[in-house]
Amino acid sequence: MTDTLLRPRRSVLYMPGANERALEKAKGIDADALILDLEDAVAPDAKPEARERVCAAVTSGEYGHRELAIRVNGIGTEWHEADLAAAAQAGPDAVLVPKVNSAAEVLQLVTALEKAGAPEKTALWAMVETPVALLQAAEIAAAHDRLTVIVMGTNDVVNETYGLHVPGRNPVVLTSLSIALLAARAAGKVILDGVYNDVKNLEGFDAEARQGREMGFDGKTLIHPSQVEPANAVFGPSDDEVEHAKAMISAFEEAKAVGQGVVTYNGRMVEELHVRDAQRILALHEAITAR
Ligand SMILES: CC(C)(COP(=O)(O)OP(=O)(O)OC[C@H]1O[C@@H](n2cnc3c(N)ncnc32)[C@H](O)[C@@H]1OP(=O)(O)O)[C@@H](O)C(=O)NCCC(=O)NCCSC(=O)C[C@H](O)C(=O)O
Ligand SMILES: [Mg+2]
Repeated sequence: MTDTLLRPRRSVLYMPGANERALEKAKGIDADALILDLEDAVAPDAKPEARERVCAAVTSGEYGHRELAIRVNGIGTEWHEADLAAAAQAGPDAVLVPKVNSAAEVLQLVTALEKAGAPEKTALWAMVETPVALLQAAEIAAAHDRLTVIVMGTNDVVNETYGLHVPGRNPVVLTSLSIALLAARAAGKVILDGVYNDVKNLEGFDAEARQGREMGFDGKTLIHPSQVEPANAVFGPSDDEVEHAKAMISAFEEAKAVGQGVVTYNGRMVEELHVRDAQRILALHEAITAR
């Protein structure tokens, strides 16, 4: 597995690029990654100032282990080109582009990042959040190696499909999440679940985060500091999971040594593929511990 895939992204916190207090506060929040937003969370008049603010935040070097992404305004908006140029110069870990609608747009964005002088370490992250994008998710995810992370935008999915936000998420949202997840996995990319809007409802947040983990998401995008710790707990392997993975690998290795390709551990069948998943869990645990 590559370093990019293994980097912990259990908790990925958005913050409005115009909000100096939030940018300052984020230096002490235990999120794996921060998305400094220039899109939805920033009013049109505040965008130029927010752009300067987030670029200064990125170049400050004051965010420690946290992976930093700048979310620029989408292709075709009046701010997109200036955002992309400034972000490329600041050189965050990633530039996140909302509402990416085709593989051709991914290639266009990669070219634009190169032309703007983005350092090699700056990856492209793309939001899949429109019906047209979801229907081409596989092509988008596989379009270029510089695209490493797919980010779900479930507010836009609900908006564009005229659906409703309901506990457990409506079937169209679940279908969208499934399609994007399959596309990301087919292309070997990381995928992050969408945000949970009801900031005061931590029980609801926990249920939605667990649903995302069960589906296979690598982590969840967040909008409030109170969501960080629960996301880290849900998406990080627990001590029990780590012990279970180690014991399962040992049981399988013992069986293999005497020529068996399958064994039962704790009453359940274990084959090579289960061992690979256990190794992935241990590698994620090590990456979290090493931070
Ligand atoms: C949702 C909020 C507007 C709530 O704000 P507020 O009521 O002010 O929160 P609190 O008073 O509880 O804040 C407590 C302290 O925490 C700091 N804070 C709050 N949010 C953040 C944050 N995101 N990052 C860092 N710090 C944060 C406050 O400054 C307070 O600090 P202190 O002064 O020391 O007490 C607000 O949380 C918020 O703006 N959240 C982010 C909103 C956002 O970025 N939205 C855009 C991304 S979501 C999206 O677009 C999804 C996608 O595209 C889709 O389609 O789904
Ligand atoms: Mg959106």
